Amino acid sequence: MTDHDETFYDALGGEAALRRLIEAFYAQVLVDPVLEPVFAHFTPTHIDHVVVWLSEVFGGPAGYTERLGGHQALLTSHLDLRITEEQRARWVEVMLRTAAKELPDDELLQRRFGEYIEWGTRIAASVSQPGTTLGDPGPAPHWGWDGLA
Ligand code: HEM
Repeated sequence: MTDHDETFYDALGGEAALRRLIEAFYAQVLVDPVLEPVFAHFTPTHIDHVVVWLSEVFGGPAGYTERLGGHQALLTSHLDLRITEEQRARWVEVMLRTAAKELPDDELLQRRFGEYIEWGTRIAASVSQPGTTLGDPGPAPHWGWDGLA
């Protein structure tokens, strides 16, 4: 049983667990017939950056805001990708299947993680449609035991 008094980030297993998750996730994405074409320009740095982003969202170090351009840069990465609902749903499916294996077997932790993934992928898909202009999205979101903080 996971200690729910810990921060969500610590309960997930911190950066090491998020790295295992994201490495296992992209190993599947890059050979997935629905997702592989979307990630044609994938580089290993992508994995580092997703780990830094997720760490910040879940209450770990604020590295994305401090070093990688913050929320605005994260959204900008998805501009014009034209993510379809099929691609978004597949991304969610692969991520949740991988999280069930790689993250602690704790019902609330898995549920809250899944809610973030559902929420975050809807935003990514939405801003990826043609013609999107980003305003100021505000600070990076924080997600924990109670969902969006
Ligand atoms: C919670 C949801 C998501 C998170 C946290 C996330 C996170 C990120 C991050 C941190 C980057 C920047 C990587 C870098 O700097 O190299 C990125 C880029 C990218 N994301 Fe996402 N993403 C999400 C959803 C999606 C979805 C649903 C898709 C497509 C099905 C997608 C496709 C891409 C692609 C193709 C890039 C690379 C763009 C480029 O070539 O520069 N993302 N994402």
